[in-house]
Amino acid sequence: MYLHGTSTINEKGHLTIGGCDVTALKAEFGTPLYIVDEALIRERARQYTDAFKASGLNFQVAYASKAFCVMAMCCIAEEEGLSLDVVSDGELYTALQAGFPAHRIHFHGNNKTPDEIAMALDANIGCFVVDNFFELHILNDMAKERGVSVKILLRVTPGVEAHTHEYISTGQTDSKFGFDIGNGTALEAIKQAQDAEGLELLGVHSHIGSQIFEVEGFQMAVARVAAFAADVKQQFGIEFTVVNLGGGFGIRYIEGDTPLHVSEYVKAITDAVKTNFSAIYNALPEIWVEPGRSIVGDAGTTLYSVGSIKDIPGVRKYVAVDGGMTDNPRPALYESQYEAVLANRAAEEPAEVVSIAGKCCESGDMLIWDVNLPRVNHDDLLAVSCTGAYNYAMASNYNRIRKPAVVFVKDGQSDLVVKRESHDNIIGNDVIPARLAKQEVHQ
Ligand SMILES: Cc1ncc(COP(=O)(O)O)c(C=O)c1O
Ligand SMILES: N[C@@H](CCCC[NH3+])C(=O)O
Repeated sequence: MYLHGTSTINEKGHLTIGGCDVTALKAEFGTPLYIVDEALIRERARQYTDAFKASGLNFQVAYASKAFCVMAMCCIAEEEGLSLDVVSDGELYTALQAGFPAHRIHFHGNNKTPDEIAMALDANIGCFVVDNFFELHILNDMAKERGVSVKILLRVTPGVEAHTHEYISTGQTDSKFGFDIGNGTALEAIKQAQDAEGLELLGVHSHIGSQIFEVEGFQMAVARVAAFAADVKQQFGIEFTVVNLGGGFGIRYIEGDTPLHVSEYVKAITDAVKTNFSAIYNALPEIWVEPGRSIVGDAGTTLYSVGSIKDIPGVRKYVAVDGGMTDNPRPALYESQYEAVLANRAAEEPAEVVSIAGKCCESGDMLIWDVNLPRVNHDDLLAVSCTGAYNYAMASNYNRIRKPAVVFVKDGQSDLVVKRESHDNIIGNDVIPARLAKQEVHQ
């Protein structure tokens, strides 16, 4: 069994995380439950900042909050000195309500609405990552109306296809994101940004995909961006002060996944920046990155209770848990694979191969196909690891299933950071028009 972060097995054979016995967490908070190893998040954040400090370059590490955006997480990002990347008014609102400093917030997205832009301008956020001409124009108009100058990066697509799932790779030419370098669109965007009175162009942004295990894609992206920077300098006489190389650094979900240490990704990027940009610039640009998954992914564990078990002799044994695709849609969306342990008998040897089913009315609601576990019984606890990124963030209420609670654990202490949804939360926004209302509903 793979134990990482602060996870251990105690003398009772129970899985513990952050010094907390998960059976006690189940008793206090119920299941399904997202358990977050706070120390591991902080360690990952520091791995980034330490690696950048070692590079000698000026930098910002912006946590990509889309991976897991709740107020307590914004507080941790703030305490660790990270900046924050948001992609919607909801993420922006969460960050601002958590007291995250607005000047360290970067606003992303390929279709920011005028309302979202207005909200971000009102909050005086640090930077917009402009994705397309429509946004460039409305942002400029809105900035001029307010008499302000807005700092921007232009998102460019460098033409790099990272080796990852098609739906999570973004740096190639055929992408809904950004201005293409290859076909001249990015150069045109620079021209328009330079002419825009309400905008202050800091530089460019490139993001090549997610869950990437090699450095070559990042090195290639740096080289393409640098070649583009050289063209920009030649044509417009400007040097970027900021180059943002996005996120996408991979993590270990299952045996056989081979991510690099955070410091290796950072070193590859900063070395490539030094090599490519020292040839064209007098001063090296400030380097920003936007890790999401690699900050929170392996810090998350989802705890489930086992319910029904269906054995089809000679075919398969289905073990159903009290959650599923509503709290973790990634297996259904990307065929993502996960590991699991029987958390209340974590020291026992595996005795059978079972498949873990969710409780939704969908045959595709399977969390894990074929996992080796001790003999599983009703009411056992199953812990699925590495669910910190894009799980709570992508959770849904399909089948009107309530979203689980989230608890941070550290040094034997457990703190509820998101309450389990109530039945009233589920119907909270429903309205019965008067013509449909039964008399008694109004009484
Ligand atoms: C622009 C941008 N930045 C950062 C991220 C974070 O990626 P990851 O969670 O893989 O680090 C993403 C998601 O892929 C993204 O689209
Ligand atoms: N949501 C995806 C990653 C998308 C990253 C955002 N651009 C995942 O779960 O892996």
